[in-house]
Amino acid sequence: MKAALNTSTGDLEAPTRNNGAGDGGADSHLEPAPTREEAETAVRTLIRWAGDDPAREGLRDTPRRVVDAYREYFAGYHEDPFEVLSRTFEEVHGYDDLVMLRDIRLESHCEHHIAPILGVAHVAYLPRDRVVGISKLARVVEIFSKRLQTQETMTAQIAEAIEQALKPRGVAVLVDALHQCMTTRGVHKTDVSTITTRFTGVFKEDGDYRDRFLNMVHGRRPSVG
Ligand SMILES: Nc1nc2c(ncn2[C@@H]2O[C@H](COP(=O)(O)OP(=O)(O)OP(=O)(O)O)[C@@H](O)[C@H]2O)c(=O)[nH]1
Ligand SMILES: [Zn+2]
Repeated sequence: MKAALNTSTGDLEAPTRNNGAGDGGADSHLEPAPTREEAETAVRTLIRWAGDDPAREGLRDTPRRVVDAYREYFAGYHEDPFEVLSRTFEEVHGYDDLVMLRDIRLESHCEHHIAPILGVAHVAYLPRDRVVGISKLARVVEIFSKRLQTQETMTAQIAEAIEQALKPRGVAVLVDALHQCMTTRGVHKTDVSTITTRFTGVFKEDGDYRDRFLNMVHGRRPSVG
């Protein structure tokens, strides 16, 4: 769903329907969206919680910047993956093999600590008779990653959206990411990759397709740029 435009502030309102990770977008009972002023006040509270003075010069504009940054970090709540995947085309000269996007850079935030999750997604599908613009697959990754997430949910949502929208012969998604809630705090384990996968259709039923996907994930990169 698209965000509503607040005509008095020119600001995007948060969606009134939960488009979030937890329930895959089912209706829920979200409170009305806070105003920008309320959001900035919350940031001032967190600055005081950190032990600093939100009124000092260096921090005076920080609440505005943080609220703007949240718009970027969580832009995916205002985008609809099905709209993105709605434009497909047939004229690909009978091409009927895998289509794969490897190393789609992913920047998300974990729903437990609101700490960055940084990684890559590899997305493949086996078309039935129509294909989608390849950039749209990367946009779907973008939409689900720009929300409060767990890696498992995000992986499943990416695969399910492609599955439902394109009805292909199969979808494969592998996400490989670092969770800053595990590196900069808590257990402090650096360089730990978290890897999650979701396979549907032929990738789920046929080990050969799954192996081809995994071999392509680990295969050599092209030398052209
Ligand atoms: N399964 C899963 N867990 C995650 C993800 N992101 C963060 N977590 C974990 O969520 C858990 C939250 O655990 P809690 O014990 O409630 O929170 P905490 O006291 O901050 O935990 P620590 O991180 O161990 O300090 C932690 O184990 C995190 O590592 C994710 O994408 N998937
Ligand atoms: Zn976390």
